[in-house]
Amino acid sequence: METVQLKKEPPLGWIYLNRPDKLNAINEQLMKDLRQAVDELVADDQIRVIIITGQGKAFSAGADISQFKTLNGLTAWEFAKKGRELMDYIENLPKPTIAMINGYALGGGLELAMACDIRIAAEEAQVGLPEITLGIYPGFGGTQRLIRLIGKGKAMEMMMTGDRIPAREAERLGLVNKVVPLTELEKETRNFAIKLAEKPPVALKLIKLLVNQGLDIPILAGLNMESLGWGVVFSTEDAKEGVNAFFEKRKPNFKGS
Ligand SMILES: CCCCC/C=C/C(=O)SCCNC(=O)CCNC(=O)[C@H](O)C(C)(C)COP(=O)(O)OP(=O)(O)OC[C@H]1O[C@@H](n2cnc3c(N)ncnc32)[C@H](O)[C@@H]1OP(=O)(O)O
Repeated sequence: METVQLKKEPPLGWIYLNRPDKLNAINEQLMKDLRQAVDELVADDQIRVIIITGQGKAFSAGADISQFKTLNGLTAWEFAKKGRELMDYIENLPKPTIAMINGYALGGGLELAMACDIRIAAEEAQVGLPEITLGIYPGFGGTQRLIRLIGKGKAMEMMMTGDRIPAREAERLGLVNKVVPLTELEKETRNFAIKLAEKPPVALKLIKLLVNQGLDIPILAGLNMESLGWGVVFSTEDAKEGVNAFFEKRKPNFKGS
Protein backbone atom coordinates (compact mmCIF):
# COMPACT_ATOMS: atom_id res chain seq x y z
CA MET A 1 0.00 0.00 0.00
CA GLU A 2 1.31 3.38 -1.07
CA THR A 3 -0.02 5.65 1.66
CA VAL A 4 -0.67 3.35 4.59
CA GLN A 5 1.54 0.91 6.53
CA LEU A 6 0.22 -2.14 8.30
CA LYS A 7 1.87 -3.87 11.26
CA LYS A 8 0.52 -7.03 12.83
CA GLU A 9 1.47 -7.58 16.44
CA PRO A 10 -1.22 -10.06 17.54
CA PRO A 11 -3.59 -9.42 19.22
CA LEU A 12 -3.00 -5.86 18.02
CA GLY A 13 -3.09 -4.52 14.46
CA TRP A 14 -1.47 -1.16 13.75
CA ILE A 15 -2.32 1.08 10.80
CA TYR A 16 0.02 4.00 10.07
CA LEU A 17 -1.18 6.77 7.76
CA ASN A 18 1.94 7.30 5.74
CA ARG A 19 2.17 10.63 3.91
CA PRO A 20 4.29 12.41 6.55
CA ASP A 21 5.54 15.10 4.15
CA LYS A 22 1.89 16.14 3.63
CA LEU A 23 0.96 15.62 7.28
CA ASN A 24 -0.96 12.50 6.27
CA ALA A 25 -3.54 14.48 4.34
CA ILE A 26 -6.33 12.20 3.17
CA ASN A 27 -6.52 11.78 -0.61
CA GLU A 28 -8.34 9.18 -2.71
CA GLN A 29 -5.37 6.79 -2.56
CA LEU A 30 -5.11 7.00 1.22
CA MET A 31 -8.82 6.27 1.56
CA LYS A 32 -8.42 3.20 -0.65
CA ASP A 33 -5.33 2.00 1.23
CA LEU A 34 -6.92 2.62 4.62
CA ARG A 35 -9.95 0.56 3.66
CA GLN A 36 -7.70 -2.27 2.46
CA ALA A 37 -5.64 -2.20 5.66
CA VAL A 38 -8.72 -2.19 7.86
CA ASP A 39 -10.24 -5.10 5.93
CA GLU A 40 -7.07 -7.13 6.29
CA LEU A 41 -7.03 -6.64 10.06
CA VAL A 42 -10.74 -7.39 10.43
CA ALA A 43 -10.35 -10.63 8.48
CA ASP A 44 -7.44 -11.80 10.67
CA ASP A 45 -8.80 -13.77 13.64
CA GLN A 46 -5.60 -13.20 15.60
CA ILE A 47 -6.17 -9.44 15.62
CA ARG A 48 -8.53 -8.24 18.33
CA VAL A 49 -7.90 -4.49 18.44
CA ILE A 50 -7.06 -2.05 15.64
CA ILE A 51 -4.96 1.05 16.26
CA ILE A 52 -4.80 3.88 13.73
CA THR A 53 -2.05 6.50 13.92
CA GLY A 54 0.09 8.73 11.73
CA GLN A 55 3.73 8.71 10.68
CA GLY A 56 5.64 11.91 11.38
CA LYS A 57 4.36 14.92 13.27
CA ALA A 58 0.65 14.56 12.46
CA PHE A 59 -2.11 12.05 12.94
CA SER A 60 -3.68 13.67 9.88
CA ALA A 61 -4.14 17.32 8.84
CA GLY A 62 -7.39 16.41 7.11
CA ALA A 63 -8.63 15.98 3.58
CA ASP A 64 -6.01 16.74 0.95
CA ILE A 65 -6.66 20.37 0.10
CA SER A 66 -4.65 20.10 -3.12
CA GLN A 67 -7.40 17.83 -4.48
CA PHE A 68 -9.96 20.58 -3.95
CA LYS A 69 -8.62 22.51 -6.93
CA THR A 70 -9.86 19.88 -9.36
CA LEU A 71 -13.24 19.24 -7.73
CA ASN A 72 -16.58 20.51 -8.98
CA GLY A 73 -19.88 20.30 -7.11
CA LEU A 74 -20.56 16.76 -8.25
CA THR A 75 -17.07 15.33 -7.67
CA ALA A 76 -16.84 17.14 -4.30
CA TRP A 77 -20.07 15.45 -3.27
CA GLU A 78 -18.66 12.08 -4.37
CA PHE A 79 -15.34 12.65 -2.54
CA ALA A 80 -17.09 13.76 0.65
CA LYS A 81 -19.51 10.82 0.45
CA LYS A 82 -16.68 8.35 -0.11
CA GLY A 83 -14.81 9.72 2.90
CA ARG A 84 -17.90 9.81 5.05
CA GLU A 85 -18.81 6.22 4.14
CA LEU A 86 -15.27 5.11 5.04
CA MET A 87 -15.62 6.77 8.47
CA ASP A 88 -19.03 5.09 8.95
CA TYR A 89 -17.45 1.78 7.99
CA ILE A 90 -14.64 2.24 10.51
CA GLU A 91 -17.05 3.30 13.25
CA ASN A 92 -19.04 0.10 12.78
CA LEU A 93 -16.16 -2.37 12.56
CA PRO A 94 -16.73 -5.51 14.63
CA LYS A 95 -13.45 -4.98 16.54
CA PRO A 96 -12.49 -2.15 18.91
CA THR A 97 -10.56 0.70 17.31
CA ILE A 98 -8.20 3.23 18.90
CA ALA A 99 -7.00 6.46 17.32
CA MET A 100 -3.50 7.14 18.62
CA ILE A 101 -3.26 10.90 18.04
CA ASN A 102 0.44 11.62 17.74
CA GLY A 103 0.14 15.22 16.52
CA TYR A 104 -2.28 17.34 14.50
CA ALA A 105 -5.72 15.77 14.04
CA LEU A 106 -7.51 18.35 11.95
CA GLY A 107 -10.54 18.36 9.68
CA GLY A 108 -10.92 14.94 8.08
CA GLY A 109 -8.11 13.73 10.37
CA LEU A 110 -10.17 14.48 13.48
CA GLU A 111 -13.21 13.03 11.73
CA LEU A 112 -11.29 9.78 11.29
CA ALA A 113 -10.25 9.84 14.96
CA MET A 114 -13.87 10.46 15.96
CA ALA A 115 -14.95 7.38 14.00
CA CYS A 116 -12.73 5.27 16.27
CA ASP A 117 -14.05 3.96 19.58
CA ILE A 118 -11.26 5.42 21.74
CA ARG A 119 -8.88 8.36 21.27
CA ILE A 120 -5.55 8.55 23.06
CA ALA A 121 -3.57 11.69 22.37
CA ALA A 122 -0.08 13.03 22.94
CA GLU A 123 0.08 16.11 25.19
CA GLU A 124 1.66 17.92 22.27
CA ALA A 125 -1.22 17.13 19.87
CA GLN A 126 -3.76 19.65 18.65
CA VAL A 127 -7.21 18.86 17.29
CA GLY A 128 -9.77 20.92 15.43
CA LEU A 129 -12.16 21.27 12.54
CA PRO A 130 -10.66 24.19 10.56
CA GLU A 131 -12.76 23.63 7.43
CA ILE A 132 -14.61 26.91 8.01
CA THR A 133 -11.35 28.79 7.35
CA LEU A 134 -11.39 27.27 3.85
CA GLY A 135 -14.99 28.37 3.25
CA ILE A 136 -16.43 24.88 3.77
CA TYR A 137 -17.52 22.69 6.69
CA PRO A 138 -16.67 19.17 7.93
CA GLY A 139 -17.80 16.56 5.43
CA PHE A 140 -16.56 13.20 6.70
CA GLY A 141 -19.23 12.94 9.42
CA GLY A 142 -17.76 15.57 11.75
CA THR A 143 -20.85 17.74 12.10
CA GLN A 144 -22.74 14.74 13.46
CA ARG A 145 -20.07 12.93 15.47
CA LEU A 146 -18.73 16.01 17.27
CA ILE A 147 -22.14 17.00 18.69
CA ARG A 148 -22.61 13.46 19.94
CA LEU A 149 -19.20 13.43 21.61
CA ILE A 150 -19.04 16.87 23.23
CA GLY A 151 -22.52 18.42 22.95
CA LYS A 152 -23.93 21.18 20.77
CA GLY A 153 -22.43 24.33 22.36
CA LYS A 154 -18.75 23.45 22.19
CA ALA A 155 -19.21 21.62 18.88
CA MET A 156 -20.71 24.78 17.37
CA GLU A 157 -17.78 26.81 18.71
CA MET A 158 -15.18 24.42 17.28
CA MET A 159 -16.84 24.22 13.87
CA MET A 160 -17.73 27.91 13.60
CA THR A 161 -14.33 29.25 14.69
CA GLY A 162 -12.18 26.47 13.23
CA ASP A 163 -9.85 26.99 16.20
CA ARG A 164 -7.38 24.28 17.09
CA ILE A 165 -7.49 23.09 20.69
CA PRO A 166 -4.72 21.42 22.69
CA ALA A 167 -5.06 17.76 23.67
CA ARG A 168 -5.65 18.54 27.36
CA GLU A 169 -8.62 20.77 26.48
CA ALA A 170 -9.93 18.02 24.17
CA GLU A 171 -9.66 15.59 27.07
CA ARG A 172 -11.59 17.96 29.34
CA LEU A 173 -14.35 18.17 26.72
CA GLY A 174 -14.53 14.38 26.37
CA LEU A 175 -13.24 14.48 22.81
CA VAL A 176 -10.22 12.37 23.71
CA ASN A 177 -10.18 9.65 26.35
CA LYS A 178 -6.63 9.97 27.59
CA VAL A 179 -3.65 12.30 27.17
CA VAL A 180 -0.05 11.27 27.76
CA PRO A 181 3.37 12.72 26.87
CA LEU A 182 4.40 11.91 23.30
CA THR A 183 7.26 9.78 24.62
CA GLU A 184 4.75 7.57 26.44
CA LEU A 185 2.08 7.51 23.73
CA GLU A 186 2.89 4.22 22.07
CA LYS A 187 3.43 2.38 25.36
CA GLU A 188 0.21 3.74 26.92
CA THR A 189 -1.79 2.99 23.77
CA ARG A 190 -0.42 -0.53 23.62
CA ASN A 191 -1.32 -1.12 27.29
CA PHE A 192 -4.83 0.20 26.72
CA ALA A 193 -5.24 -1.90 23.58
CA ILE A 194 -4.04 -5.05 25.35
CA LYS A 195 -6.60 -4.42 28.06
CA LEU A 196 -9.34 -4.39 25.38
CA ALA A 197 -7.84 -7.39 23.60
CA GLU A 198 -8.25 -9.41 26.81
CA LYS A 199 -11.98 -8.72 26.91
CA PRO A 200 -14.58 -11.03 25.29
CA PRO A 201 -14.83 -10.13 21.57
CA VAL A 202 -18.53 -10.92 21.12
CA ALA A 203 -19.51 -8.70 24.06
CA LEU A 204 -17.29 -5.91 22.70
CA LYS A 205 -18.88 -6.24 19.27
CA LEU A 206 -22.37 -6.04 20.77
CA ILE A 207 -21.46 -3.03 22.93
CA LYS A 208 -20.31 -1.24 19.76
CA LEU A 209 -23.52 -2.07 17.95
CA LEU A 210 -25.74 -1.04 20.86
CA VAL A 211 -23.93 2.21 21.54
CA ASN A 212 -23.53 3.30 17.91
CA GLN A 213 -27.09 2.43 16.91
CA GLY A 214 -28.56 3.38 20.26
CA LEU A 215 -27.60 7.01 19.79
CA ASP A 216 -29.87 7.27 16.76
CA ILE A 217 -33.00 5.37 17.75
CA PRO A 218 -35.76 5.85 20.36
CA ILE A 219 -34.65 4.71 23.81
CA LEU A 220 -37.24 1.92 24.00
CA ALA A 221 -35.95 0.41 20.75
CA GLY A 222 -32.38 0.65 22.13
CA LEU A 223 -33.40 -0.98 25.39
CA ASN A 224 -35.13 -3.81 23.52
CA MET A 225 -32.01 -4.32 21.41
CA GLU A 226 -29.98 -4.48 24.61
CA SER A 227 -32.24 -7.22 26.05
CA LEU A 228 -32.18 -9.24 22.82
CA GLY A 229 -28.42 -8.91 22.52
CA TRP A 230 -28.12 -10.03 26.12
CA GLY A 231 -29.57 -13.38 25.10
CA VAL A 232 -26.85 -13.65 22.47
CA VAL A 233 -23.96 -12.63 24.72
CA PHE A 234 -25.18 -14.92 27.50
CA SER A 235 -25.10 -17.92 25.17
CA THR A 236 -21.40 -17.50 24.30
CA GLU A 237 -18.63 -19.76 25.60
CA ASP A 238 -16.92 -16.59 26.79
CA ALA A 239 -19.83 -15.80 29.13
CA LYS A 240 -19.44 -19.27 30.69
CA GLU A 241 -15.69 -18.74 30.92
CA GLY A 242 -16.16 -15.34 32.59
CA VAL A 243 -18.49 -16.73 35.24
CA ASN A 244 -16.34 -19.85 35.83
CA ALA A 245 -13.21 -17.71 36.15
CA PHE A 246 -14.96 -15.56 38.74
CA PHE A 247 -15.78 -18.54 40.95
CA GLU A 248 -12.41 -20.19 40.37
CA LYS A 249 -10.74 -16.88 41.31
CA ARG A 250 -8.60 -16.73 38.17
CA LYS A 251 -8.22 -14.47 35.15
CA PRO A 252 -10.63 -15.40 32.35
CA ASN A 253 -9.30 -16.54 29.00
CA PHE A 254 -11.77 -15.29 26.40
CA LYS A 255 -11.65 -16.96 23.01
CA GLY A 256 -14.24 -15.05 21.02
CA SER A 257 -16.85 -17.78 20.77
C1 LIG B 1 -14.18 17.23 -0.26
C2 LIG B 1 -14.71 16.79 1.03
C3 LIG B 1 -13.89 16.97 2.22
C4 LIG B 1 -14.71 17.02 3.41
C5 LIG B 1 -14.19 16.98 4.75
C6 LIG B 1 -12.84 17.32 5.11
C7 LIG B 1 -12.31 18.54 4.94
C8 LIG B 1 -10.95 18.83 5.39
O1 LIG B 1 -10.34 18.09 6.12
S1 LIG B 1 -10.29 20.26 4.79
C9 LIG B 1 -8.67 20.29 5.49
C10 LIG B 1 -8.69 20.74 6.91
N1 LIG B 1 -7.34 20.88 7.40
C11 LIG B 1 -6.68 22.02 7.41
O2 LIG B 1 -7.16 23.06 7.01
C12 LIG B 1 -5.24 21.98 7.91
C13 LIG B 1 -4.28 22.43 6.85
N2 LIG B 1 -2.94 22.44 7.34
C14 LIG B 1 -2.43 23.40 8.14
O3 LIG B 1 -3.11 24.31 8.55
C15 LIG B 1 -0.98 23.30 8.50
O4 LIG B 1 -0.35 22.42 7.61
C16 LIG B 1 -0.73 22.82 9.95
C17 LIG B 1 -1.15 23.89 10.95
C18 LIG B 1 -1.47 21.53 10.24
C19 LIG B 1 0.80 22.53 10.13
O5 LIG B 1 1.55 23.64 9.78
P1 LIG B 1 3.13 23.48 9.55
O6 LIG B 1 3.73 22.74 10.67
O7 LIG B 1 3.65 24.84 9.26
O8 LIG B 1 3.26 22.54 8.28
P2 LIG B 1 3.00 22.91 6.75
O9 LIG B 1 1.80 23.75 6.62
O10 LIG B 1 4.26 23.40 6.16
O11 LIG B 1 2.62 21.47 6.16
C20 LIG B 1 3.60 20.56 5.68
C21 LIG B 1 3.18 20.10 4.31
O12 LIG B 1 1.92 19.44 4.42
C22 LIG B 1 0.98 20.04 3.54
N3 LIG B 1 -0.38 19.94 4.12
C23 LIG B 1 -0.75 20.16 5.39
N4 LIG B 1 -2.05 19.96 5.53
C24 LIG B 1 -2.53 19.61 4.33
C25 LIG B 1 -3.83 19.24 3.85
N5 LIG B 1 -4.91 19.18 4.64
N6 LIG B 1 -3.95 18.95 2.54
C26 LIG B 1 -2.89 18.96 1.71
N7 LIG B 1 -1.62 19.27 2.11
C27 LIG B 1 -1.46 19.58 3.41
C28 LIG B 1 1.45 21.47 3.39
O13 LIG B 1 0.90 22.05 2.26
C29 LIG B 1 2.94 21.27 3.34
O14 LIG B 1 3.27 20.81 2.06
P3 LIG B 1 4.52 21.45 1.26
O15 LIG B 1 4.25 22.93 1.18
O16 LIG B 1 4.51 20.77 -0.06
O17 LIG B 1 5.70 21.13 2.09
